[in-house]
Amino acid sequence: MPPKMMPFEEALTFFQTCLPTLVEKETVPLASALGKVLAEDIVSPINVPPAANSAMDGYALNIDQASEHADTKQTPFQVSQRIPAGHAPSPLVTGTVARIFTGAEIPLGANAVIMQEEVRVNSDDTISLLRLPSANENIRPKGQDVASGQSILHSGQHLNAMDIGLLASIGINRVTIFKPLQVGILTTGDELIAPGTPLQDGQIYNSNGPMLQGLLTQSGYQVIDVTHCLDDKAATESALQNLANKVDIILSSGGVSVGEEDYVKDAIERNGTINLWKVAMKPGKPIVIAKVFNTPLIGLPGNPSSTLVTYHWLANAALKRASGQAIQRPKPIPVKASFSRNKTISRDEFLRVSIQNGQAKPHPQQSSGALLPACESDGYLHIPAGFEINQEDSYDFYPFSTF
Ligand SMILES: Nc1nc2c(c(=O)[nH]1)N[C@H]1C(S)=C(S)[C@@H](COP(=O)(O)OP(=O)(O)OC[C@H]3O[C@@H](n4cnc5c(N)ncnc54)[C@H](O)[C@@H]3O)O[C@H]1N2
Ligand code: MOO
Repeated sequence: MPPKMMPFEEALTFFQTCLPTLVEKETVPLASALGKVLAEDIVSPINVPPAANSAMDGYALNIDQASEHADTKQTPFQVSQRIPAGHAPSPLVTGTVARIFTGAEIPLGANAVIMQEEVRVNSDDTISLLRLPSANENIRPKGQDVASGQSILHSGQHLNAMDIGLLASIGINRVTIFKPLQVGILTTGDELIAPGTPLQDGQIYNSNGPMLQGLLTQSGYQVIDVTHCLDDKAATESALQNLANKVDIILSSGGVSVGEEDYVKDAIERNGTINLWKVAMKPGKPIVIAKVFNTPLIGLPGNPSSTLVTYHWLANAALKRASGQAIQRPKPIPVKASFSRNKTISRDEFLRVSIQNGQAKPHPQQSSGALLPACESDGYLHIPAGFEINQEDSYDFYPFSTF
């Protein structure tokens, strides 16, 4: 009797939790941390900015002192100091103003900055205010961006260029990250040849190998080896053993269904353990998570769209966990369906759809063997098992860019 398929949501939780972190931490210069997974929580040791500063080129003044004059427009104020950015100011001399530039520290005793466009410079180098600024106008307070003691970044998050800038702004030049997860890819099948070679009868090009390499690289993983092996018991075992010696985790495509030619599953059964096989999802039912030659393995089905969908939805979650990343389910966008279907199926379905006039329109070709439909679509419309599709009802849409 075939094994029961695990419901999709249960399988997702399993993939999110079944692996430990497989990578070590290291401390690297800030510039090398781009795209890596942060391995420490970051609490700012300083205020950013460290002191109140001017948002404009103009004049710093004390509005309480300035407003004592009946007509500020006519009152000349002495300019008692000049404060460029990067130079420490002296306390403001009572009754005067200070020439100040954008980013320069506000002198003690000043409580507003007036833009230079709003003053008149008199012939004796005094200035008159064309209007009285309000309290704290054009002053960027100390800690406006980041407060000392504030928690700003968390272990498990991918560092993007903004995060690198933020770390630099609090004075950090070295940061502890997880070393990139090292992945080995195994594609299987007698029918497959590498692109660049003429096709013989019965052959097709190996598209999953390059696609998986691309998906892994885009996610920041290090692809150490891409191996192809023929449908042969000994070749499959030796390819798996060879990869297991080199990498943190193996990602395979094909050979996990029920046929006599499905050698990956057999090799695992002889040299390891299968933790999960078969998930109630369409496409992508036969997917394996296992340990072989003491190395974790995720075995994706060979049909290219099944490979893509199972990578995005399940392998991705396990790889994130193994690489030290915090796991969040991709965020759905509710979108109305452009069509109805009163048939229900017993698997969660991931239709490749495009968004047209605000509605999700399924690609007419949903075969798991076809990849062009995914390239021509915007993302997935998730139809849970047992659901009909009613035109005008909203379903969860996940753009490909969220994976
Ligand atoms: N009797 C049954 N047959 C099948 C079942 C089943 O439950 N009972 N499940 C079907 C489903 S669903 C899928 S998905 C596939 C999965 O099969 P495998 O993972 O074992 O993959 P293969 O048989 O090796 O290949 C399937 C298909 O994909 C093509 N392929 C494989 N690798 C690549 C590659 N690297 N690049 C491009 N194309 C690839 C291969 O030529 C086959 O056409 O099993 C069904 N059968
Ligand atoms: O699950 Mo298979 O991926 O339907 O073709």
